[in-house]
Amino acid sequence: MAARVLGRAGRLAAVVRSSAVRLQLRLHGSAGLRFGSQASFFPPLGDAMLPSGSFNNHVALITGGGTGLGRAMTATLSQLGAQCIIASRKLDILQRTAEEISSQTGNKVHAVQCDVRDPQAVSQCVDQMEALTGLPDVIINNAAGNFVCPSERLSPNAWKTITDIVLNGTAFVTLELGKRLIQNQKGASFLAITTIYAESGSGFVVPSASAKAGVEALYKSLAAEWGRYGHRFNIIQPGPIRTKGAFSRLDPTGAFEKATIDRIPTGRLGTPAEIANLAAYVSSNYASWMSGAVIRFDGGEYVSLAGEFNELRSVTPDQWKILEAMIRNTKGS
Ligand SMILES: CCCCCCCCC/C=C/C=C/C(=O)SCCNC(=O)CCNC(=O)[C@H](O)C(C)(C)COP(=O)(O)OP(=O)(O)OC[C@H]1O[C@@H](n2cnc3c(N)ncnc32)[C@H](O)[C@@H]1OP(=O)(O)O
Ligand SMILES: NC(=O)C1=CN([C@@H]2O[C@H](COP(=O)(O)OP(=O)(O)OC[C@H]3O[C@@H](n4cnc5c(N)ncnc54)[C@H](OP(=O)(O)O)[C@@H]3O)[C@@H](O)[C@H]2O)C=CC1
Repeated sequence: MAARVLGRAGRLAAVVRSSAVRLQLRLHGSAGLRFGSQASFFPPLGDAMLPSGSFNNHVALITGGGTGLGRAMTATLSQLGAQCIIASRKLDILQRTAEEISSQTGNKVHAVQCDVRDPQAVSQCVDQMEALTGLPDVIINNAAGNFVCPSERLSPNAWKTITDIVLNGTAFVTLELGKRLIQNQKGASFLAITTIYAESGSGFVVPSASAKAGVEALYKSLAAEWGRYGHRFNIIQPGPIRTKGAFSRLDPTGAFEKATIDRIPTGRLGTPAEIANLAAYVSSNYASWMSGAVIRFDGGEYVSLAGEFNELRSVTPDQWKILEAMIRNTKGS
């Protein structure tokens, strides 16, 4: 019996060796299992997850709240009872978003123009906020700038622009509000939206990777320092979620979208509503013991990119029979 199996394995191994060049196990080819179909196991839910009224009597500031993920977070917080302030450069877009969300939820959304790169503008934005709503209970640092670019093509101003928006902008908003909240002895939840490559680094988005890593260091440090003032600091690292702002600057032709989805174990992109639910939970009193947390929310993309052998997902069951036979057939080292 053993001899028969070994003989068969030997023949299979010979087949593999003789056609190695042609077959090459097609690790990157179309012969492997296609990814994407598993998305049906992981349907996104769109409804607000927390009980209605979870943010009654809460004020929330969301930077970059006029578009994309910031807009979705604003819509969810507003639906759950928060009075929201959205702040960014383009007042017309902010006002349109504010009106649309207010009319749907019945809760006031205020639009405040602010370029987070300018500390004076940030200070004036907080003045305006104090007059409109008082200091916030929830701060979401979501505003960002990014584009793909080989690093050797980056000008000093390109570097400065991204790092100013992402790292300095987050620091200016956080420090201005933190100081005023401390003075008023008011607690708050601070949340920063970073990326999975803040941890790993990534070529072609180096200013963004560097600045987001800085944001993570800032938030982890303040979680330790400002707990005594009633402040919590947490971080969400989203994986790919389609927004015009991100995809138009990171994959302008759409050429990389399929490969991106193929490497995500849950077989799909995330949705704005999903991250909005997570941001709402982290910012809510249900998460009052959560501080200093870094939450990766990426459908499994990070671990999928990290594991050296994960490409073996492309090996078919028939190919596994051959591989296993070859491995079992090996004698000695
Ligand atoms: C493989 C792809 C898969 C699909 C996607 C998967 C995504 C998963 C991970 C995603 C992470 C996402 C992270 C994000 O942060 S997305 C958020 C994106 N949103 C935005 O960027 C919105 C705001 N952006 C902007 O306003 C602009 O794009 C801006 C350039 C960031 C800022 O605008 P502004 O202040 O008006 O700056 P400019 O004056 O236009 O430019 C300043 C300097 O930067 C140079 N520059 C601008 N664009 C480029 C470019 N594309 N390449 C190189 N250099 C650029 C510009 O030339 C200026 O420099 P100077 O000429 O030396 O003065
Ligand atoms: N979508 C994705 O796949 C991922 C997104 N992220 C992160 O999620 C967050 C939201 O991104 P997303 O919604 O996709 O993209 P958007 O481009 O829609 O959002 C970015 C927002 O930042 C605002 N903004 C940019 N520059 C400034 C500035 N100088 N001052 C104030 N506001 C500014 C923009 O408004 P305005 O132009 O009016 O200033 C815009 O509303 C970002 O932090 C991004 O890094 C992270 C990983 C993946």
